[in-house]
Amino acid sequence: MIELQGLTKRYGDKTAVDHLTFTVRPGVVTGFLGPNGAGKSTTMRMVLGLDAPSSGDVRIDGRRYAQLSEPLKYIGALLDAKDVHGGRTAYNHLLCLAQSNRIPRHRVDEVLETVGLTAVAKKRSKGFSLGMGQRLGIAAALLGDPEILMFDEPVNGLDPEGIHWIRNLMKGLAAQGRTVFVSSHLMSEMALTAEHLIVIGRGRLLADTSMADFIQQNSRSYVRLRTPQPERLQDILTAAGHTVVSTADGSFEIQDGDAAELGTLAAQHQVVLHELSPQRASLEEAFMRLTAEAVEYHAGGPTGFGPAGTGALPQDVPAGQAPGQEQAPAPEWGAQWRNPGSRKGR
Ligand SMILES: Nc1ncnc2c1ncn2[C@@H]1O[C@H](COP(=O)(O)OP(=O)(O)OP(=O)(O)O)[C@@H](O)[C@H]1O
Repeated sequence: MIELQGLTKRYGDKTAVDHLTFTVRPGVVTGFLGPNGAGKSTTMRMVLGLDAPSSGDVRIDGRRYAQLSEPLKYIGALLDAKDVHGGRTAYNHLLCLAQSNRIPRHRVDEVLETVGLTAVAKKRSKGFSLGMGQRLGIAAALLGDPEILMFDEPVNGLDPEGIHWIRNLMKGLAAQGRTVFVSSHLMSEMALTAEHLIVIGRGRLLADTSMADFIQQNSRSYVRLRTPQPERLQDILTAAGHTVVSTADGSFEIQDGDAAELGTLAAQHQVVLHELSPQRASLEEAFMRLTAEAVEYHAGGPTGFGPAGTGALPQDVPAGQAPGQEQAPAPEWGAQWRNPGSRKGR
């Protein structure tokens, strides 16, 4: 379990992390979401004692990171995959880490196998691709067989196979009862992976919620209607008891009807429809709406989302991304952890 209490980090007059209080619990993947510059990496660095808080506190199973002897046995983290000595082989990189935490040498072979790097174990990591570097960083995080794992933007720059592998890795670790805390700036990615969400913006907590609740509250479904006879259609819909929302582009949004019923109603009254389409607001849109005030860097030009807080957002897209929809089986990694006898006592 990771517990933050009023955690704050200031750099001069810039407050990167602002009184964050939340708990990351075991047994689920907790997504840590926020736009660029929200303070995710700074928070994670404070969890690991790499940055000192300006105020507040963060505990790992009740203790500060500095109080953990052999910390890799309690918490493993991937913060920056490039943060390795490029001149060392993958094997030696892991061996150095293992020795500094009194982790037996055979774990190096095990984690290399787990992440699929056995064949390149004796190669210097400076020649590794981004994906191989991520895998090496994950191997380091897994080395001490820790109960708590933290990954900062682990899918950045990975190909689809690598992304799929990391998703399943995180879910599998959580299913074993571990605490898995993963940052991302993509809601769509978290919707496929996380069961719980912590959302921050400008260093502040914006949401601490289950993914199921977030989806229920934010996956707005409605039917979009477009007609050259708007007044007539509006009267018909209102007379039929529907609430009609007119949008800026001249279409109608009906939240309390289904497409077949609305199409039939229009046909019965001989109203021409140019569009009749079921819509679902995407989770990405809900996330952007939530963090709109807190986005530090906006895209310019016509495709930007407009000034913070205006709610001027890109067009809805079908969500279709709820958790549990990914059908692929978990890969055969980390089989040794599924055997309770192989877990170390703490
Ligand atoms: N060492 C530092 N000195 C000054 N400002 C910093 C420092 N580290 C981070 N910041 C600032 O703190 C804020 C939070 O940065 P942080 O990297 O934690 O955000 P993030 O959510 O991880 O962003 P991203 O998704 O872009 O990685 C940013 O405005 C950043 O510029």
